[in-house]
Amino acid sequence: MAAPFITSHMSSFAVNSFPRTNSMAMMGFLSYPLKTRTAPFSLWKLNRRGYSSSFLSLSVSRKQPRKSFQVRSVAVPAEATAGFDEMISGTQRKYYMLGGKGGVGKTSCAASLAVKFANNGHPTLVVSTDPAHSLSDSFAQDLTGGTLVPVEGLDSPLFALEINPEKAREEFRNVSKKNGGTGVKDFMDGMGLGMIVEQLGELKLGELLDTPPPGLDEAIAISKVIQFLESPEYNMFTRIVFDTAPTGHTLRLLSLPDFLDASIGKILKLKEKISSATSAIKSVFGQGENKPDSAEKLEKLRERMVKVRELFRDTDSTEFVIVTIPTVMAVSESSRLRASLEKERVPVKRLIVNQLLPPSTSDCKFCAMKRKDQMRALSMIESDPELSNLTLVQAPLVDVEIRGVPALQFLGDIVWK
Ligand SMILES: Nc1ncnc2c1ncn2[C@@H]1O[C@H](COP(=O)(O)OP(=O)(O)OP(=O)(O)O)[C@@H](O)[C@H]1O
Repeated sequence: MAAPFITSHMSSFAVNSFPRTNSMAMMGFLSYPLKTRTAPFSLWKLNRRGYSSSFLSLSVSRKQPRKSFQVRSVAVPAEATAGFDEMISGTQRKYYMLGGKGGVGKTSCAASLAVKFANNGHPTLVVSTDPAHSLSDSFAQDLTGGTLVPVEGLDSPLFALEINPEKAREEFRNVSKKNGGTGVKDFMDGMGLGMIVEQLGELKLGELLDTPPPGLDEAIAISKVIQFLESPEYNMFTRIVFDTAPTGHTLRLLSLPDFLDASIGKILKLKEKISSATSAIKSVFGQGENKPDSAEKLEKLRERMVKVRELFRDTDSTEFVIVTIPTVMAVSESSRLRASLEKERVPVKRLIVNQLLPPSTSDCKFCAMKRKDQMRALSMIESDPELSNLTLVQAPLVDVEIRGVPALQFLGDIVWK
């Protein structure tokens, strides 16, 4: 029986007797022998979920009768839902990190996921590690301040936290100034990083923070992760969603525990060498016992870093969800991101392709071109060795601004199924 297709194309070409194919959208290239030009058209079939996933390419010649199309199957991104049932199963804590290129919709997807977790009974925390936060904008609520803030407009517990490196730096500087440097340790202790201060010893940290070293933002974000792991304040949360910074920043964050672990290892070795050399000297000069040194504390810091690193790599509790848009540039960056995450052994299962043009019966020229580009990007994903094995979740470009809890609920119901 003929399936009802919605056609959108540059010519008024109608296809009514195409064989029924399950929930697919199709993209074809209509060859015009007369003008030897290829005109794109898309055939979208609405299904119960709204629209599409797979597509085919049609070769149609004017000389051929309409019903004898050659249908060539090309890139067919596997239809998939996000598998939300699996995401909510279990009461043990799970961490979801959403990341990707700037502006692709990381915050919208992260916030909508957090809302959906909360609505499904999980006490949830959504955390932004992006120094250029947009969680406040997304929830239409002031979440700045670097502390846990309850999100309004939901019946279930959802809290948000924008990690505020600028504020942290400011506090750091003030404490440092007030206490002539001694309060710095208390501040860093509060973040679980007191050992770093001890190791930096006489360095003037206040001055150091005026020109913050690369990686400080990430160090602050890591210290928060340590708090999530250790502090009773965070015990209640069974889902923690991270809205991460654009790719480069996030990769530095994920590789920091390894880097610190290695650095601490080097410091410890050096300390060992120095202390055995000094104890040899002391024994020659007949001096007493070694003062207790900070090696033990350093070892503790190292253990914490190992814990954070293990957390980032734990397939049972952590998942990095890549968010992208259907453009060649964004897909290329997503592919590189996946490769880097693989190198860091961070689990990735899902790829969200956001802002796909919804089906339309009458594409304008601009939309037709845009749709063609998007289809090209989708087929790129399908043939990309880094991305093709991920669960592809399609999210349409919606015609409302995604701002505030009701809008996030709306997006969440489309994306997280
Ligand atoms: N599916 C969508 N349909 C319509 N608008 C969208 C969609 N997804 C995101 N947007 C809009 O795109 C803009 C950028 O989205 P968002 O802030 O979520 O991206 P981001 O990747 O977090 O950005 P940044 O890298 O700047 O933090 C916002 O105005 C958002 O409302």
